[in-house]
Amino acid sequence: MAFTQQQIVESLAGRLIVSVQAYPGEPMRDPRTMAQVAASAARGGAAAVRVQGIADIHAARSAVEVPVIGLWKDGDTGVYITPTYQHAYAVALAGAHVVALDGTRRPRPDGLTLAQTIDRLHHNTHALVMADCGSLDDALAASAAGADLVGTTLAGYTGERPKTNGPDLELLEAMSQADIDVPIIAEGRIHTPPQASAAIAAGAHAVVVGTAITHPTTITSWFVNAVEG
Ligand SMILES: CC(=O)N[C@H](C=O)[C@@H](O)[C@H](O)[C@H](O)COP(=O)(O)O
Repeated sequence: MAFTQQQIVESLAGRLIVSVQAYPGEPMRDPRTMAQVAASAARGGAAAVRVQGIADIHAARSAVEVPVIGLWKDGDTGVYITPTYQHAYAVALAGAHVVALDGTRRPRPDGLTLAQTIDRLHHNTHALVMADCGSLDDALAASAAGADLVGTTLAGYTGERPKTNGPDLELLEAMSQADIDVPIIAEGRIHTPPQASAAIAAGAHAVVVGTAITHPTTITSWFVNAVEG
């Protein structure tokens, strides 16, 4: 499905996005499985899906009619979410309507600035850019660098913010009161419907939920801990 950039942003207003990811070595790490989970989320009312890896992005594009936010994780420390321009370009070529990438102020492995990365993507593709941020300063810098959306994805994972139990609502409120003129996406540790609605109340344009909907291993462990103590 083709969308204009404006249609994508408007379609996300006040809506839920579901992140569909399986980690290396996990039983569900298979593009067909991920596409089926993405389609199930779309049936449940997800306004968009967020999908990791080139093969999963391809598979999700043909499985759902909602916008696909794509990313490519390379490693799991430092700058690992779509870390370079080449990763970002490949994500866009795979069909992602929105390219999610590391939107922190940390140096990028290819030596480009965030602004250069975003400029090149905008010049060479039609994709929107979602900057995954870890702090208010990241979000301010990312919106100034040309990001189309800024997310709280990396709050609690870069050392600038505490790893809150649940979403970092304080950061979300600070971002929505700051001079950021692009939509703010709440993402990270949103585990319950009340937390999702609290994120909207704190100023989020849309809310991303991953683990609590699509990661059965973690969800099972929550129940195991409750039952077994
Ligand atoms: C920090 C990082 O690498 N976050 C990743 C970004 O794509 C994913 O592992 C998360 O599952 C996603 O952000 C959704 O968050 P949660 O699973 O907490 O609902």
